[in-house]
Amino acid sequence: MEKVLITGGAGFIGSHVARLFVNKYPNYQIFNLDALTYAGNLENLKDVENQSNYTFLKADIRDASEINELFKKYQFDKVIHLAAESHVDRSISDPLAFVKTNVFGTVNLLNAARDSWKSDLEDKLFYHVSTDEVYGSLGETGLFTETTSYSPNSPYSASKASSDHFVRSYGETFDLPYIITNCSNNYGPNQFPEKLIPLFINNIINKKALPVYGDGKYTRDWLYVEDHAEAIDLVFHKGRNKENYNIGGLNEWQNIDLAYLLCEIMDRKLGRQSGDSRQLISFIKDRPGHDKRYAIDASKISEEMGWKPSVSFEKGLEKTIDWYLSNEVWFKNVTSGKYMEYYSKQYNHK
Ligand SMILES: Cc1cn([C@H]2C[C@H](O)[C@@H](COP(=O)(O)OP(=O)(O)O[C@H]3O[C@H](C)C(=O)[C@H](O)[C@H]3O)O2)c(=O)[nH]c1=O
Repeated sequence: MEKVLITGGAGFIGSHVARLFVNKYPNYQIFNLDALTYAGNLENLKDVENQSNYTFLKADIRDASEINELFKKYQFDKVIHLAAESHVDRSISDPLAFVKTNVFGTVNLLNAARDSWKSDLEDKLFYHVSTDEVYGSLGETGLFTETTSYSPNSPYSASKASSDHFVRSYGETFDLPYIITNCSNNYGPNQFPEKLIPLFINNIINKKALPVYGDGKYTRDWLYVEDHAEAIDLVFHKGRNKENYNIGGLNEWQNIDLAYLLCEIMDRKLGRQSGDSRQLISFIKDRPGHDKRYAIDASKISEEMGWKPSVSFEKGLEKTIDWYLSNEVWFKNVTSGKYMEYYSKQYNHK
């Protein structure tokens, strides 16, 4: 039975990947390794927690000896590495936290994989899930391709760029089999309400201000999280060793237009007057080093593996908003830290 380690499986993207793999591959043993920080919570995986091919390991990738022990104990064959600090604003106020998790943590995993696999690299894989932010910022036109040079602007993207470089360097230096994917902005159920879409949904529900940074004319390419999980599944099985693939939604929106759209849908869903929620929009001081535009050329993954997004933005937003509206308890418990406290006490692999 192939043993697949998913790091960060209790987080937003990680939980969608873990669920997909547990349900789709009963012949794999899926290990979800997560530190259960503020952004990761096991409520996200309630529906698969009792499946026989699923094991949860509470552990922190910053702790090298803990990670080495787990590799020795379980002899993982493949790794899908998603554990990361991911919020740009937090990286501005605490850059070191991002170095510790995203850089040190990734190197700890790489060392453990290299040592564990050194006698036989056959059928091994270190799959690193990364971001399009490593490429920096685009002007009005153009797309990021797999050969765009790295030019990160935030401490977050610098830490992810560094972790990508470390993964590549282990491929070159130790012949560690690896693949990297760089994805655009994700949205969907279970995203912590600090990111734009869930924050605005939460604030609209509670009639709180919607803070739009700067003039709101910054552009992001949005992808429904389950489309991302499916892309990861494809790349994991069909991607070529030592390659990187870009994943994106071909779905560019300026933040202010997205804010208007969210207000319109939410007014309808909440039975409010059209235009009510728009009044909550408040233009505030810009994010320092704010990247103007991200947009992805996903032709490599599309041509090699036939992947393309399957969920339209309209449908994805409807599904996302409906999920948040029927999971207000989840919202409350993640923002208050209640789940974090509860699950941290519950789980211990030792
Ligand atoms: C939270 C917030 C954001 N914004 C703006 C800032 C951005 O232009 C856009 C999206 O911001 P958000 O923080 O949701 O996401 P990005 O900074 O684009 O980064 C995200 O997408 C990439 C791919 C990752 O890799 C990151 O992990 C992920 O956080 O809305 C506002 O105007 N107001 C707000 O309150």
